[in-house]
Amino acid sequence: MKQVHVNTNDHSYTVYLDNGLRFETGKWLQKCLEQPVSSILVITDSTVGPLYLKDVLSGLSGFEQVHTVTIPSGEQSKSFAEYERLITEALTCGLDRKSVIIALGGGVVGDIAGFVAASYMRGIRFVQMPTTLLAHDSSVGGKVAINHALGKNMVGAFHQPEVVLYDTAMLGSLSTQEWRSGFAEVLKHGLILNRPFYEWLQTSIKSFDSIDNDLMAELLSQSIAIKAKVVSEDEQEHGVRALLNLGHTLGHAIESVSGYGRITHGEAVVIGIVFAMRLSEQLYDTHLDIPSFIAWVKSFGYETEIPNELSRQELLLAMKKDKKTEAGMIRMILLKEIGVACVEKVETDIIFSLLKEN
Ligand SMILES: NC(=O)c1ccc[n+]([C@@H]2O[C@H](COP(=O)([O-])OP(=O)(O)OC[C@H]3O[C@@H](n4cnc5c(N)ncnc54)[C@H](O)[C@@H]3O)[C@@H](O)[C@H]2O)c1
Ligand SMILES: O=C(O)C(=O)C[C@@H](O)[C@H](O)[C@H](O)COP(=O)(O)O
Ligand SMILES: [Zn+2]
Repeated sequence: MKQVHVNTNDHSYTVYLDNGLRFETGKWLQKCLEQPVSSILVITDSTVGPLYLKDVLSGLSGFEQVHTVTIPSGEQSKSFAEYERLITEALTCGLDRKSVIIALGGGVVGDIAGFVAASYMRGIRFVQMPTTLLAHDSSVGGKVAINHALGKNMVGAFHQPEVVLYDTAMLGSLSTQEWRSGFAEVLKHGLILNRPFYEWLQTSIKSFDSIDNDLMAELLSQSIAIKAKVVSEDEQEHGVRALLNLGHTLGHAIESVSGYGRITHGEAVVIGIVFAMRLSEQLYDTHLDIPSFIAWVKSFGYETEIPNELSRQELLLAMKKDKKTEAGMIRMILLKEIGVACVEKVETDIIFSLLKEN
């Protein structure tokens, strides 16, 4: 079993990674939760539920009050309507301040279930049980949110989980598209802060099919360790945490302008990373070897250019609404070199010109 610790001002917790953890969910709750648990609400989605909910419930047989609720799978569920439905469900089930919410799913379930936990009765405990590769990122760090038509993750909170139980065996049922989406956040972690990890990925990961158990455990623990270190230093994004947003200023704009769920989060982020690399080369005296990055990511099936049909004007407006924007100035995450990222205020004209060229 691999473990990564996260230490925030709010509290410290551990990410446990192993095959088969879902069958022992109750044991891990007993071990990791300090206060007694009055009841549990497991929130999952319509794809993950039929695959894994039964196993998780078998592991929770020691708890008397266990409720479940399922949301439709996909990005569209990070909505006000689903949020209200989940709050109603929590009230109907009689959840109180000693209750615990379990988020069993990918980043969508983790983000909305976490936001329900953050806001229900002004905040109750929750546990992340990630089921996608992408969720190695989303389950750690406490950013929880839902989307607004005008912008991604616009309504949310910082609310840390009590523990992250990552049963890596569940990754076995992911589609290639979901591997691709998740791998974007893995390579992002290397690009911003850890060149050796990035180079290790380039030499070790030739295709998603070729990732065996050991390689997966190594990849996940290293990538989570990068995220955990950043979050431990800067829980609420006053400084270094913003670097985790590489590729997201444009990526989020692509997701909202194209309509949530049409392009996966990670696929949009990779297009955003290529854009940020081009901007970095334009603004700094740096050579990032963008053609070889593009060739590498294309070998996994990523698109690297902004879809033609997306209006550049609409993308620019969406980028301006990004949470990093200050006094109307877009703040981009750029690369000084591989493994060295920074935050830069960039003139709107420069961004718009590059959007029109690409
Ligand atoms: N909070 C954060 O720090 C953070 C970080 C990164 C991304 N995110 C958010 O995460 C979301 C994307 O997460 P995601 O990529 O996990 O998407 P997702 O939760 O929609 O999962 C992707 C698809 O895979 C299915 N699925 C999940 N687990 C499966 C499994 N084990 N086997 C088969 N199918 C499975 C889901 O039902 C869904 O259809 C976005 O909303 C993004 O904004 C949040
Ligand atoms: O944890 C963070 O901080 C991140 O930026 C991680 C991102 O991968 C993630 O997509 C996050 O939800 C983006 O946050 P936002 O504040 O830009 O909405
Ligand atoms: Zn992301």
